[in-house]
Amino acid sequence: MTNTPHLLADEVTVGYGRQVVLDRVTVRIDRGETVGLRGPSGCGKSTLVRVLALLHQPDQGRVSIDGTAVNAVRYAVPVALRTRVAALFQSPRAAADPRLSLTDLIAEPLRATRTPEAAVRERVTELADLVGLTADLRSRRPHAVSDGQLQRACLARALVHRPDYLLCDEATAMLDASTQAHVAAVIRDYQLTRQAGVLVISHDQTLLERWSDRIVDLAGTAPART
Ligand SMILES: Nc1ncnc2c1ncn2[C@@H]1O[C@H](COP(=O)(O)OP(=O)(O)OP(=O)(O)O)[C@@H](O)[C@H]1O
Repeated sequence: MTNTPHLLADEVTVGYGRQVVLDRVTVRIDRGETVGLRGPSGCGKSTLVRVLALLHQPDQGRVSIDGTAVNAVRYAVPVALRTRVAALFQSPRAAADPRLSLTDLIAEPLRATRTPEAAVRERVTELADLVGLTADLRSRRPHAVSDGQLQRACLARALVHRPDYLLCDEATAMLDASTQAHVAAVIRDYQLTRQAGVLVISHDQTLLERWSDRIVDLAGTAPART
């Protein structure tokens, strides 16, 4: 498995003020596999997701994608690298800009990378269909849709650049059982089609075991020092 393309957090250390949250943590996600991440509340799971999603620069250690180290100045990661990894978080309300329609929410990352508008429309329609958002729902803003519908838009947005790695941080925790199953099925299909590596965080042990090829325990890897 050593030569399999992978996303790697290598000896990563992150602190907030004087609190060390991750202390030389190493986690590897191979293309095509699903890694479950578990650990008690506050042990740094979401922090690790932000590091792997290239949203938070670690104090020490590094992230690499398929062997390419992310060495960005002030963490302005080049688009070609940044779009290889996407994350889906627990609360779509916190993640979604309330001013945008669901269509624009899904389209935004494409427009940010100057994708021609015709290609943007085509990709948004394809993804909205994939996650089951009707034309009526797509035209609405976040306040006018349910959490499940908004999370499906966030999933479409996460997939818009065809990432090789998808990080799901309690992504189905606040969804009802049928929406949860729908979101999980879309992620699974995407993973199989793309041979994507997936990281799953969940406090639901049954769900974690069902989804994961292997589970990494973060508990105890980071002795919190204050
Ligand atoms: N931006 C921040 N500034 C200061 N402290 C933070 C920040 N983000 C997280 N923390 C702290 O870092 C620790 C780890 O938080 P994190 O959200 O990564 O843990 P977690 O394992 O995902 O928790 P949970 O399972 O409850 O979601 C917590 O003590 C949290 O309060």
